[in-house]
Amino acid sequence: MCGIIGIIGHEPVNQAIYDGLTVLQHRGQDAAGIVTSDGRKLYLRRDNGLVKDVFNERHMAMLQGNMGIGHVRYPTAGSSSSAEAQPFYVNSPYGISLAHNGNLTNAHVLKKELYRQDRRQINTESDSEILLNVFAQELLSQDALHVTPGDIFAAVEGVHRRCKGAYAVVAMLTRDGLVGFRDPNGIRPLVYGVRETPHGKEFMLASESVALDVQGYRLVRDIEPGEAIFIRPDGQVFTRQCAQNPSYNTCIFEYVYFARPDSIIDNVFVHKARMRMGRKMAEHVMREWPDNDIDVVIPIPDTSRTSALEMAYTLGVPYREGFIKNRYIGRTFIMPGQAKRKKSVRQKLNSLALEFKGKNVMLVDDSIVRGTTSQEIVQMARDAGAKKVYFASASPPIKFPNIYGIDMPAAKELIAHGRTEEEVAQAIGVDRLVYLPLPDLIAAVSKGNPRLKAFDCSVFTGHYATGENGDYFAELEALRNDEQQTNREKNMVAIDICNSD
Ligand SMILES: O=P(O)(O)OC[C@H]1O[C@H](OP(=O)(O)OP(=O)(O)O)[C@H](O)[C@@H]1O
Ligand SMILES: NC(=O)CC[C@H](N)C(=O)O
Ligand SMILES: [Mg+2]
Repeated sequence: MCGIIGIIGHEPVNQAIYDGLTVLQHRGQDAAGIVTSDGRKLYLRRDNGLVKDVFNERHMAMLQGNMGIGHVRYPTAGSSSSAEAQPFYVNSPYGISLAHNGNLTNAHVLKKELYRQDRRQINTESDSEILLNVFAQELLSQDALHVTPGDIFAAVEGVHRRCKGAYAVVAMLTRDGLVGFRDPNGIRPLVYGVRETPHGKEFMLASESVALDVQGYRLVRDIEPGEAIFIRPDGQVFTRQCAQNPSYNTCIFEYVYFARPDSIIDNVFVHKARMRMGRKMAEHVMREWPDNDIDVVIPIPDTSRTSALEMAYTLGVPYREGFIKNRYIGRTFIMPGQAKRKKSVRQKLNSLALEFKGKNVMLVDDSIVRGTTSQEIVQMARDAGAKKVYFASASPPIKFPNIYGIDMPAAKELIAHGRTEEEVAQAIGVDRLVYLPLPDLIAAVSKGNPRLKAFDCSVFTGHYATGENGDYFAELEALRNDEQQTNREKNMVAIDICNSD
C-alpha cells in the first residue's frame, strides 16, 4: 500500500506535500519522494527512508513551484532499491511525473509491449514505471502540441484498456497541471479536496481524506472507479468517466487495517466501520459462545483499538490497554523481511502484567496475516500470567495472496492458508480463536455507503476482480516470496539515473 498526494496552489507546495506525506506515512515506510514544478522545470527528490529522513532543508528549498506530487512507498513489485522510489518521470510528451498506489498484474506483458511496439525502455523492475510509460504513450498518441482535457481523458481510457490490476494515480504535467485517476474497479482509494485562499482556490488529490483535513482542505468527493480528474494551474477542474464498465470494488482491507481511522474512503468513515466490526464481533461471540468466561478485552495496538473498544462495550466486559506501544516503531506488517517484522513486534509492544495476571483475556486484533504479531503477543500474554488466552480477529481468515498493492504474494506464508480455524488457534497458541465472518465484515463497511455493493475481498475468498489465474500466482510466488526478496535485497546495489543528494 502506498500513499499518494498531489497539490496545485498559489504558493510553493513543497512543505504542504511534505506535511501531507507524513500524514500518509502509515501507508508506506520504505521510501518517499516529492516532485514539484514551477511551470517550466521540475524538481525531484526521492530516496529510501521515512519522510523525515529523506528530505533535509536543502532539498526542501530546491523543491520549487506551486504544484507537485508526492509518494510514500510500500513495495509490491520490483525491489526496495531507491531507484524504484517514486515519483517516476518521463520527459515525453510534455514532461510527466507519476505516483502510483496499487499493483499491475500484467506488468510483464506491458513491459515487452512498451519496448516492441512503443520503443520505450523501462529501466527498473517497478510496475509504476511501466504504468507511467503507458500513460505517456497514450498521451503521445493524441499528437497535440498543447494538451487538452480531452487528450488527458483519452490517454486514461488507453491506460484502462492496456493495464490490468489496481492503480490509484496522481500525475503531473510539468507545465499543464495535475491529473488523478483510479482503475475501473476502484480498488485503491483517491479523494480530492479544495481550500479557499485569498488568492483563489487550491486543490489536493490524496489517498486518504485525512491528508485534506489536516491542511484545511474540504473533502469534495472520491474520484470514482475509472474516473479521471485534470486540474489546470489556473484552477479549472475537468472530470470524466474513462472506463467502459466501472464498478466499486474497494479493497476491504483498507477499512480493516490500512487506512487511518480518521479517513473517509468511498464515503465510509473508517472509524465507524471499525466500530461496527467490533460490535459485530461481540454479537458473533455472544451467539457462538454464550457461556464465555472472558474477564477482559485487550487490544493489540494500534489498529485494533477501535474495534476492541466497541467489542468490549457490547459484550459488557472491561476494556484494558494491556500492551504499551513504543511510539517510535512503525507498523510491523509493512516492514520488509520476516526477521525484521518478528523483532519489531517485540520492540514495539510490551505487556502490563497487572492486566493479565490470573485473568481470562480476549486479545483483539484487526487481522491475522502471517501470524507474526499474534504468535509473539500470545506468548507475552502467557508470560504476563494470563489464565486463559482467547483471540478475536476483526476480519475473516486470510488465506489467499493479495495482488493489488499489499505485499502478500505467497499463500504459503499466510498462517490461515491450508489450515482450519482450530489449526490456526493451535499455531498461534491460543485457547480459543474467533474470526469475524465475511458477511459481517462486509455489512460493517457497506452500512456506511449502500452504493458499495461489492468489495475486493480476494484475500478472504480467492476471487480476483481482474481474473488472474493459477500461472500468474505461481510466478508471483516464486518471484516475491520472503526468501527470494531477502536474497535479492542482500545482493542489491542501487544505481539511479536521476536522483540528487
Ligand atoms: O499476522 P501479522 O502478519 O503479524 O499481521 C497482522 C498484524 O499486523 C498489523 O499491525 P502493524 O504492526 O503493522 O500496525 P498497527 O500498529 O497499525 O496495528 C495488523 O494490525 C496486525 O496486528
Ligand atoms: N503498495 C503499493 O501501492 C506499491 C506501488 C508499486 N507497485 C510499487 O511497488 O512501488
Ligand atoms: Mg496491528
